[in-house]
Amino acid sequence: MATLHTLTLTTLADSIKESASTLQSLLTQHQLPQPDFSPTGRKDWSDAQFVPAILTARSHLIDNAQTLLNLALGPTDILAAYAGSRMTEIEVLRTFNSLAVAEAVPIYGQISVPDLARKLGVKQVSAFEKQLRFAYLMGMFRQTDDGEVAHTALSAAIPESSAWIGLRLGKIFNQGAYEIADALRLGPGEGKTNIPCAIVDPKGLARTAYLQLEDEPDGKGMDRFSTAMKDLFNHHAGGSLLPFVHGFDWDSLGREATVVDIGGGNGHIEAGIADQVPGVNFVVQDRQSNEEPARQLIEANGLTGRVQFQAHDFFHPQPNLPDGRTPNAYLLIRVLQDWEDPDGVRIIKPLVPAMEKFGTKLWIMNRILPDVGELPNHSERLLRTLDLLVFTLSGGGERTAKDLDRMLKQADERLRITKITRPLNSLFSFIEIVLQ
Ligand SMILES: C[S@@+](CC[C@H](N)C(=O)[O-])C[C@H]1O[C@@H](n2cnc3c(N)ncnc32)[C@H](O)[C@@H]1O
Repeated sequence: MATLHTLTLTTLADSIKESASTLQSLLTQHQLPQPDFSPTGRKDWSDAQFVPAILTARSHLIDNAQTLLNLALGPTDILAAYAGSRMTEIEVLRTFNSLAVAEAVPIYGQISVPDLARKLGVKQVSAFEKQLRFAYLMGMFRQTDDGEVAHTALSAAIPESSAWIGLRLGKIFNQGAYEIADALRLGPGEGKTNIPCAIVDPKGLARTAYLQLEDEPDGKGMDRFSTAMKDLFNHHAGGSLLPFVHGFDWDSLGREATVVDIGGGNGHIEAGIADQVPGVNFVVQDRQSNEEPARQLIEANGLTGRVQFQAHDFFHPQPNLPDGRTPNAYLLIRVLQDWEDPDGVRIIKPLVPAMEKFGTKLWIMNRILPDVGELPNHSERLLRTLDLLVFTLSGGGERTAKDLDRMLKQADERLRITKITRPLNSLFSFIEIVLQ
């Protein structure tokens, strides 16, 4: 029988000490701030994205610290946390995000609990205070010496992730979770009704979570979704859009190039990178429900001359682009994971005519499932979290590079992946495809 090798507590502690020392001295050497819990402390590691040694030491530190923690806790306490305190942590975060507590606490000062409750319109003050006490235990907000509420690094970071927290912890994204076991038992091949979220579609129409979002009573479900996609991008790209700018060879497109972002949502990526890729114009294509949010975002960023929205269903042939432009590159950013292969093929096929006629490039940005041991445990967990979530929401899932290649070939035998890169602190891979 194969034995399971467990490192001793002190071996793990020694590794942790070693990675922590390396990390600390590398940060000093590169004149980067040390991590700390103050509200204005480091939020992410985007400032270290071009120093691989820092990111590697940090990964070792996280994975070994987690292993040590698991040993110290033991299975009973770990399970007690999954079915106990961790659920409460999620509930407190969801509640505080809905109440916008982080926005109401001054970043440099403090506020009394009754004043905070008043500001938030909270009438059950003692119940609210109990939630706060739990949040303090999470390192989210802190109680000052005189009993008031102040920010920590964790609570101060909430507003920048608020849209994603709201969506991910909200009803539409969670109701399917109760149906995963049934969906797995049902198996594939029984239509869309075997998708966890579709099983519980309140209208009984077996729609994916994305389509259910369009039903939100205030009509802003898709807008919230696109804003949440921006937060999620930051989570998975190490805190900035830089990996995206460096991920593709924008210069190769030439001057005044036109890039068509298919399924581009409200154009938040263009709003974030337009300054860094001068000379590139964008057409953002997505469902009609994204038109108004996109218009507002493009205008607010002063990009009306460079970014245009075009309502388009990506299962249909590509329409003529505005102003008779020809596409230099098609982008598919976080789109294909939502669809099973036959649908993915239907998305890619309409791109082939322009690739044939104009030499249009196809650039895909997606999470790619790694081989065993390719990523640190904590990164692979984050990546596979999305893989499983996508199955619950739409029946899709992430692919390995091989899976993607196979699907591309199903769309057209001549499609060939020429390059796949993944920046060190990014969960996204950047994939360039040509038609041979
Ligand atoms: C996971 S989101 C990714 C959005 C954006 N590319 C990003 O990375 O933030 C998938 C996008 O596909 C769009 N979409 C879904 N079905 C579509 C369809 N039939 N035609 C066009 N866009 C569609 C959704 O509206 C959504 O904006």
